[in-house]
Order: sequence, then structure tokens, then C-alpha cells
Amino acid sequence: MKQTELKKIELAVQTILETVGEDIKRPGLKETPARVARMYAEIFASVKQTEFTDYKMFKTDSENDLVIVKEIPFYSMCEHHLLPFWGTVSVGYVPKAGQIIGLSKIARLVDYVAKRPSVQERLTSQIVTELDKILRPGGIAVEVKARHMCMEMRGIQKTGSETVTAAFSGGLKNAVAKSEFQQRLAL
Ligand SMILES: Nc1nc2c(ncn2[C@@H]2O[C@H](COP(=O)(O)OP(=O)(O)OP(=O)(O)O)[C@@H](O)[C@H]2O)c(=O)[nH]1
Ligand SMILES: [Zn+2]
Repeated sequence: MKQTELKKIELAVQTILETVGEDIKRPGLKETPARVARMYAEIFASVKQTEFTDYKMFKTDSENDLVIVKEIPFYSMCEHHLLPFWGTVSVGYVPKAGQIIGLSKIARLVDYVAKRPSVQERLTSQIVTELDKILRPGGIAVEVKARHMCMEMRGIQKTGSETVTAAFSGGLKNAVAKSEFQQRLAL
């Protein structure tokens, strides 16, 4: 993010702090607006990225069934309140013609999708869409489990409730494949 953009966030944070009645000159808050600006640059790093390109494909000569990467941790920000929602993403895919993806790249893709304001349902389907572009025409299954700070520390204040979302594409859309994915996640 450019210095001018960081400065804009800094001023906005200053305004918020002043408006809620804080003394922005007190030592504990002196650096806070600049710190928050750097933090937003980090946690919203994907907003200005238009494409996920950081992946590698490999060719294997083995026949592989469903490949599952379970419980990749993620942190994102709810677009309604700008509070964190966080949890895990589990991804399943069926390699086509021996084409597999580097495992760490699935986790990088999760970060790419998470580092922006979002809602859990969209985060879930975006992971499917992005993986589909890379792995097409194999099937994709994604399950996301998350807790939402906007439901816990404010508003309805229900601590510990977990939201589970799922999205599927291609060969993993049919009921048998979906249930195999879900059964294997439960193991
Ligand atoms: N479906 C979905 N809803 C979300 C997500 N994150 C936050 N929300 C909901 O977005 C809704 C926003 O509702 P509003 O009535 O506009 O906002 P609000 O007055 O702050 O609502 P409360 O949270 O009920 O106090 C709330 O019901 C949140 O729980 C998400 O990832 N998915
Ligand atoms: Zn929210």
C-alpha cells in the first residue's frame, strides 16, 4: 500500500478515536493510527489483487481419488462490522489426468480469498471458483467452519456458536461424492 493510502487510513482511525472521546495524544494511542493503517494493509492485502497466480501444478502418473486437505486455519473480516470471523477451511478435489496442485498453494489460496472484507458464504464459494479455474475440470468441495466476532463480542453476544458452510463443483456436486467428502472430514 502507498504511503498516501496509509496516511488516509491513519487519519480515519484518528477521527474514530477522537469521536468516541479518546485522547489521541496519550502515549498508549500515539502510534495507534499508524499501526492500525499498517494492520489494515496486511489483513486486506487481497482487495487490490485481481488474480491468484501463486500456484504450481505437478503431473503424477498415479490414479488418485479424492484428495482432501483438512482444516486450514484462516482469519477474515466480516464486511458488515469489520470484525474478525475465523476458523478452518477443508478442501477436497479429484485430480484430473494426474494434475495435482502444490499443497501449500491451497493454503495460499485460502489466504488470498480471506484477506478482504467478506461473508462466510462468499469466502466459501470463492475458494471453489478459484480452485476450479486452476484444476478444471475436476470436482471441488469446500467446507468452512467459523466463529464470528460480530455475533460474540457485540450484538446478540452468543459465544462459541460455529457457522458451517459448504460449496461444491463438478464431479463433487453429486450426493454420493458430497457425502464421501463429509464422511472423510469427520474421520
Ligand atoms: N450470512 C452471513 N451473515 C453474516 C456474516 N457475518 C455477519 N453476518 C450478519 O450480518 C447481519 C447484519 O445485520 P444488520 O441488521 O444489518 O446489522 P446489525 O444491526 O449490526 O445486526 P446484529 O448483528 O443483529 O446486531 C447480522 O445478522 C450478522 O450476523 C456472514 O459471514 N454470513
Ligand atoms: Zn459482522
